[in-house]
Amino acid sequence: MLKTKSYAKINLHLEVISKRDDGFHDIITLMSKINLYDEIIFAKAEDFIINSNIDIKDNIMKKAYDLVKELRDIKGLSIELKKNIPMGAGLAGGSSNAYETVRALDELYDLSLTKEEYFDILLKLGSDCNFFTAKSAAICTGRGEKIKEVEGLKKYKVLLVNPGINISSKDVYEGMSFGGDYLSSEAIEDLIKKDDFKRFKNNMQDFVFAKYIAVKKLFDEMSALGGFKTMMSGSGSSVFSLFENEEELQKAYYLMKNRYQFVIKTHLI
Ligand SMILES: C[C@@](CO)(OP(=O)(O)O)[C@H](O)COP(=O)(O)OP(=O)(O)OC[C@H]1O[C@@H](n2ccc(N)nc2=O)[C@H](O)[C@@H]1O
Ligand SMILES: Nc1ncnc2c1ncn2[C@@H]1O[C@H](COP(=O)(O)OP(=O)(O)O)[C@@H](O)[C@H]1O
Repeated sequence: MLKTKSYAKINLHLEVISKRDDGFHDIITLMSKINLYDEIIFAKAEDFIINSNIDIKDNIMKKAYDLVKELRDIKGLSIELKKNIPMGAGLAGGSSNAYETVRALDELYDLSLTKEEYFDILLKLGSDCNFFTAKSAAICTGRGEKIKEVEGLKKYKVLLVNPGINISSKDVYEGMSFGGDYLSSEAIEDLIKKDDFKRFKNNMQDFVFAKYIAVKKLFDEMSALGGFKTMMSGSGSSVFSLFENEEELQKAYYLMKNRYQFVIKTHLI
């Protein structure tokens, strides 16, 4: 049996650069895990069985299991999943669950999957999945699968709010505009060293704010709460603010708690 925490991520910076021939987009993003996680218990079993506190159609964990089974001779897997991460929320809960499934199978069945095998399986599962092999934060390029771990990012406090809107990443990639200058990986590393978040941005925001007024409203409300940086995570719909001061975070938390259902105080990992 294996009990794991499947962490969520937020994008502290995200720029879509260009559309590729394979239909995906080249991006550059700085992602960090946050202390919000789904709780999962994995165990070897005769068949594949999944019990979840929320009904999930086409659970990506089954796809992860199938991909490992194509590679190695394994029996079944039982999964008890307690979802705490909102879905379609820009927090990559699905990608994180998929990574944990591959890791659990590797451990439970003693598969000794190579780095390359992990990479290939995770890329088939989604562009964001390989990020979860990182300890805490990474600059991700390509489709998002090429990761460079970064250190020295302060473990800021985070106020995270989800307005309960499920946004498809595909729709955002397809509808948004992009092009022009973007921060290089070196520039991002330099800004992290200087602890300077001013130039970090998410260029998906304009499109999402125009299409989902409720997300724009949430962003405006959060921007007025005293955090030193407010951004939408990924393709939305979650919005977060970063804080240094516990009292200010607490005040902001109570204000938002009265207005939205999913409001949490957390921190960067
Ligand atoms: C936008 C981001 C930013 O971190 O996060 P979320 O908002 O989903 O959390 C990610 O790029 C989401 O990555 P992920 O959710 O793994 O995407 P995938 O499953 O690989 O792809 C879903 C769809 O998004 C589009 N897509 C995704 C990644 C990418 N670099 N270019 C794309 O064009 C494609 O249309 C693809 O069919
Ligand atoms: N285990 C899972 N957890 C979350 N979502 C899942 C899972 N399996 C399949 N999905 C599907 O993937 C979609 C995107 O998932 P998620 O990673 O939570 O969002 P996002 O890509 O916005 O970060 C969900 O809307 C859901 O339909």
